[in-house]
Amino acid sequence: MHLDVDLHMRLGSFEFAAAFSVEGRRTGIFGPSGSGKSTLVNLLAGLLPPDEGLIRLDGRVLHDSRSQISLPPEQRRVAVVFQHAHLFPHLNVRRNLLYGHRRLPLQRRKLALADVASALDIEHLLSRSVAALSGGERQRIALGRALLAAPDLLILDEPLSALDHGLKEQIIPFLRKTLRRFDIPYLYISHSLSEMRLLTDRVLVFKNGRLKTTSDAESMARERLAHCESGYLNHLQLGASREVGDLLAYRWGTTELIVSSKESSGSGLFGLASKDILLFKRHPQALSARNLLEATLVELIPCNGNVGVVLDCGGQRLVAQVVREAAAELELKEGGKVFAAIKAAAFRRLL
Ligand SMILES: Nc1ncnc2c1ncn2[C@@H]1O[C@H](COP(=O)(O)OP(=O)(O)OP(=O)(O)O)[C@@H](O)[C@H]1O
Repeated sequence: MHLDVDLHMRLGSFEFAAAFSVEGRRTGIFGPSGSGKSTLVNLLAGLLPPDEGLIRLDGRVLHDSRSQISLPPEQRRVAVVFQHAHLFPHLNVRRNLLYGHRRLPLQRRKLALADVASALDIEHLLSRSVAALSGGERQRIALGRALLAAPDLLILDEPLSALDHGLKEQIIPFLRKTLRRFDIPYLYISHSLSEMRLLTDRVLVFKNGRLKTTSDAESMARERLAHCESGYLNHLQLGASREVGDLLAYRWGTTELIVSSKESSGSGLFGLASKDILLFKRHPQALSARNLLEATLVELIPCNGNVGVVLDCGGQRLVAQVVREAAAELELKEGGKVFAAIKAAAFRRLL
């Protein structure tokens, strides 16, 4: 996907002005409330006419003020999933899903209803009325409807922000799996850094209606170490597990990690907070933590009163965090060796 944008729009006292080009299939649009994220979505989808500007998607002009071209939303091949599902109340689930699909010329009907319904686990809902659905089900149907419309660009505008925390955790795996499987390029709009890390590669950061910077969610999470109480959440993709007494052992690079069996067995993405990693200068002789890793210190990230410590553990990266005084006592320096201790209970399954 290649998107060129050069837009100017005034809404009351708010001014949106951004010029950028993005390439790639998983792009995040990040920014605080009021930074202009939804304004950008509405401009791209053709729901709001800019005062002036250009939008080009894969070389196709969607809007060009100079040539007075402005394609209506239904001709843009841009589908949006909003925070609230906006399903058609008079149509059942199946007809909602097929709404855009049925309006496509035959050669553009790339996906089949059965495949999308199966990927989103909504097959059992097809003949239901949309009035009788939960919030998570409604969002999955909105996503299915957008995918079946076979857009050149899918925009996900804070699709999870109306859901409670438990539901978010359930729906993120669906989103990841489905977006990967159907491989439609997307813009993911959110002010959740954790969603950005799970769902995007590049991130455009907006502030006050302007593009402030382009980054990636991983770097942004590390930069947050300085400001965020909870520090940095390491993401560890772990493969098959085996039982070791009451615990689970996972292969991780050249080493093995012992994880509490409270977490279900099998492969998955696990979170490990930087502050849950204890560092030692020398091998501790007796230790209650189930994991002791020998690591090389790769980078020190100074933060407010703390130091972020990037470790290489047999080719795998981990970010730990210690207070500044401890960093001095441990004589931490780049290239040095340290031991990292982690309790089995510190790992939390994310996906
Ligand atoms: N029709 C309008 N008239 C006047 N001001 C508007 C209008 N629409 C949006 N705004 C203002 O434009 C600014 C950007 O709004 P926008 O909805 O794009 O922000 P956002 O980044 O999506 O925020 P959030 O994360 O809260 O959804 C806000 O200050 C908003 O109040």
